[in-house]
Amino acid sequence: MGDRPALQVYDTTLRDGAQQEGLHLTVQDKIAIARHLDELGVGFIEGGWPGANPRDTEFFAGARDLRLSNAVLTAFGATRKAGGQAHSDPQVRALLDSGAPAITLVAKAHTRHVEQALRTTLPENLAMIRDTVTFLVGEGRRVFLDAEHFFDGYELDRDYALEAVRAAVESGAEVVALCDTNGGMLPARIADVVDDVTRSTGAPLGIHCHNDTGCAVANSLAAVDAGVVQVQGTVNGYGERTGNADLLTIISNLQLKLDRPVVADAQLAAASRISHSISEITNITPYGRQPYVGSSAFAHKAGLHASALKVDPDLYQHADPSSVGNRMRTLVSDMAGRASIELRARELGLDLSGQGEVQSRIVALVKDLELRGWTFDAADASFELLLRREVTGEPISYCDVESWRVIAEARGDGGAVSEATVKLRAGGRRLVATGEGNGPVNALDEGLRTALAGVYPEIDGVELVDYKVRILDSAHGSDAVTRVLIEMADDNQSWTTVGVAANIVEASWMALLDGLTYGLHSAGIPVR
Ligand SMILES: CC(=O)SCCNC(=O)CCNC(=O)[C@H](O)C(C)(C)COP(=O)(O)OP(=O)(O)OC[C@H]1O[C@@H](n2cnc3c(N)ncnc32)[C@H](O)[C@@H]1OP(=O)(O)O
Ligand SMILES: CC(=O)C(=O)O
Repeated sequence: MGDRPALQVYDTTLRDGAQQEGLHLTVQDKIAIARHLDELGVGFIEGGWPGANPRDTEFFAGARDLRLSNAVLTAFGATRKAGGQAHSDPQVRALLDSGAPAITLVAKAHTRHVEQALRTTLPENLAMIRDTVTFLVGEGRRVFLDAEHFFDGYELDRDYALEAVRAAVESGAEVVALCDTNGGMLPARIADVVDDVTRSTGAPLGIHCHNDTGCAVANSLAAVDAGVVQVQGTVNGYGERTGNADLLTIISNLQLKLDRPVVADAQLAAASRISHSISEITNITPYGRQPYVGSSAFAHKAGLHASALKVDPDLYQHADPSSVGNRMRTLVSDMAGRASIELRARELGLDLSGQGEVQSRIVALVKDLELRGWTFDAADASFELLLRREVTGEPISYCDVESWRVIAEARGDGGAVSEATVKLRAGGRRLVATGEGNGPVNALDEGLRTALAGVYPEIDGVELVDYKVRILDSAHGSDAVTRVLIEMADDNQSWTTVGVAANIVEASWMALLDGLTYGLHSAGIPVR
């Protein structure tokens, strides 16, 4: 570690992350995300571009009341216009008026961009950098410079790219972040260029990478290795096109692999929760295979893996999941062995150690059912019901089903509705209920709930969240079958169940019944 400079972590989720297709943040969303980022312990939060749109201007006004514990709020904007003056440039004034203590200016370091996009001369672009940095520093702000298209510009005209860096630093910029704006770089070249720029200019450098080659995190780490003092990125890798470097992966790698701690251990342990909380705000489904914090990041499906994990989790895991607030999960499928069953059972609070016969029976049952279309790694709740039934010899059952029936009716107005009748016994009573819905599954769900609610009113707290159908090819000469996966949720959790049958409605019924059964069981409702 020696005399290495401290590494600044700079988050641009609220600015570059918000440039992602389909991502839209309100002012309140941005405030909520800023709080999460501060909790994560990043050094800088780039809040947006004040003056570019009313929302970002409003964000900075609202952010004055944000009591950040760790981070410095940063406003993003461009250098003054060509031919103008920094102090009278409305865009530069908006940066000052934002009240942000730090300002990041985007500037051109690429000759073609200067001449064709800015439509100005190479010396004027350098003057735009100098004037704007000098003015903002004179106004008491910390200034960073994002050198846009730096790496492409360096390949085209190295001397000019270096001049742009020098212009910024000599005028008082604290850090010049080299941007791989088009995201086309690979790690080895990033390292060479960072090394050359450092030696040639002596400037404190940062790195800002996009993921168009799938190398944004690797490129960022290569730059850190080559000596940058600031690393930029976004939570969950949000950003323009294929996204920015995922800051959560970068922080985890720095901390756990490279002995460069940049946040406190407790802050890193909040990473998974913060990633998911921010996904809730952005309304973008979390990416299960996201390194470190994804739900699959420490999920193990292969039986051989489970047999080693049972002895020591380190044998098949590169890091301790708890260090990033994640957890190990054992998946059960036709790739499972006895160890997988034992581990999954342990996760569910059942001790099957030393019960090889029970484990083998469950393995055989799972493999047989999966051959016939079931898929238990996608249907955690159906597996748990099967496991408990096999271990105790008794199924978990809240009712005895007498019969169910569904009819579909086309109406004169062109619409179609379904009606279901469900008959069952529960709590010593015979319950008969009907349900109406816009389709047979919806109607069955209504009928089953209404009937069960007569004895288990708690069922109202369980809702059907998602329904997926897949027609499976015929296997082993049998007819094609339908697999239905149903996701349900209550206030505390969500779970998935599976049903498989030749008839789509029957498959749906199986998954529905399992889903409601699991909901009651996991809420601790006793059989009445
Ligand atoms: C690489 C990046 O991601 S940088 C961040 C990019 N983010 C965004 O663009 C989102 C916010 N942007 C906006 O809301 C708008 O583009 C605004 C408000 C900034 C500007 O809007 P407009 O005034 O309508 O200009 P327009 O978007 O068409 O073009 C950008 C202008 O900035 C100029 N410009 C581009 N980069 C710079 C720079 N580094 N310094 C000074 N001016 C610049 C362009 O030459 C162009 O000037 P012109 O108006 O004289 O043609
Ligand atoms: C500044 C910036 O976002 C980029 O060059 O990618």
